[in-house]
Amino acid sequence: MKVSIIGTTGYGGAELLRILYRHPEFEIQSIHSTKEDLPIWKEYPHLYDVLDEKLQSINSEKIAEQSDIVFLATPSGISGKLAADFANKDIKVIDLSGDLRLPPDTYLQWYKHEPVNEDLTVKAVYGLSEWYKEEIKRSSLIANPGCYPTSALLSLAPVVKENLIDPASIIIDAKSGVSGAGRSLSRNTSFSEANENFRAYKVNEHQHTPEIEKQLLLWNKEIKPITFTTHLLPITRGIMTTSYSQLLTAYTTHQLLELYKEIYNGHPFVRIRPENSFPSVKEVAGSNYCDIGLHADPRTGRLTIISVIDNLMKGAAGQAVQNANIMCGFNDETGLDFVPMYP
Ligand SMILES: NC(=O)C1=CN([C@@H]2O[C@H](COP(=O)(O)OP(=O)(O)OC[C@H]3O[C@@H](n4cnc5c(N)ncnc54)[C@H](OP(=O)(O)O)[C@@H]3O)[C@@H](O)[C@H]2O)C=CC1
Ligand SMILES: CC(=O)N[C@@H](CCC(=O)OP(=O)(O)O)C(=O)O
Repeated sequence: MKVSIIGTTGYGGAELLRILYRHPEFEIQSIHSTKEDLPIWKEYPHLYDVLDEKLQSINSEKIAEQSDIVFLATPSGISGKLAADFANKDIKVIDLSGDLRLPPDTYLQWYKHEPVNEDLTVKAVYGLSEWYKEEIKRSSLIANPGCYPTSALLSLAPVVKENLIDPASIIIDAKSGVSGAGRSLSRNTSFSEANENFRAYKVNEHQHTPEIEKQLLLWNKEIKPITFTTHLLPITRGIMTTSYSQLLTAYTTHQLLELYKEIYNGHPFVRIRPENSFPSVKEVAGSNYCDIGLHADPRTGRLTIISVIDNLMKGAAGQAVQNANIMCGFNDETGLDFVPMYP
């Protein structure tokens, strides 16, 4: 099957190239950004002598004629317009941005951009692969989840769905590497500001808050607003989310781990760690894994869940390709069976 990427010069686009270059079922048909006629290796010299493709201008008619799938690895505000352009064309669309994940009024409130037409957000399936597989299979338009929501939702889903925690007690403390902010220059992500530093940002204002709450509420209508704090880690890749919640019954760590293992059985990208093993970001780097470790504290009755992903893989390009696999009837793992890079 033929695939195109728009936003190829960004970090999400580059990660899509890395995966799709070796994918046994997908062939890269064309790559696009606002730059034209430039060999991709000039933007990314690590691709020298690997990929000769040149960047092309964005012509949705032509892309839809030539490709079966288009990945939109473009900023929010741009992606939505591109998704609208492709809406009535014969091509599957997977959008990595936040533009299709929220209802228009919520989007405007948190993203402060003009929302897309509601028809599009209603049509788009939320691409949290492990939880919406049947819907993804039937869809031609995917709202790929945000990086933080992927990590938070995969780790909270079992206890929220099974109603095991106080629905008003969820606190999510999240940390991301700098590549999460994309390739554009900004003061907070510059070397001198980020290196050997650790800061909280967008406190109580992060645009992924309503995305997480929306999904938690779909799973359990009693869920109350969450506290969600994001931090910038002085590393390149990786997200760790630590969630705290109050258990409704005195479940043991062992009982909860058994539940998680049962729920994620058959989902190879979610690895539930054994008792007393807590994942670190490096243990999933370069892979599509989400690793989860948890502990129920008998002293406080609180549950601590630690979840890690690579923001560019399970948090973006990896999950996007997993969704493309599902849409095309391939095994989830096709072209994604990377072992993490360690150390
Ligand atoms: N980085 C991450 O970890 C994650 C990112 N995402 C989302 O994925 C998307 C891509 O992120 P990321 O790769 O980090 O971002 P980057 O800033 O690294 O890349 C953005 C890309 O969009 C292109 N672009 C910018 N403006 C336009 C335009 N007007 N028309 C067409 N293309 C344009 C840029 O290309 P050029 O300048 O050459 O035109 C570039 O290729 C974003 O929506 C982001 O929120 C989601 C999950 C995780
Ligand atoms: C480290 C860092 O800055 N990360 C970005 C992730 C943005 C993102 O993924 O954008 P969407 O809203 O389109 O999903 C942030 O926190 O805003």
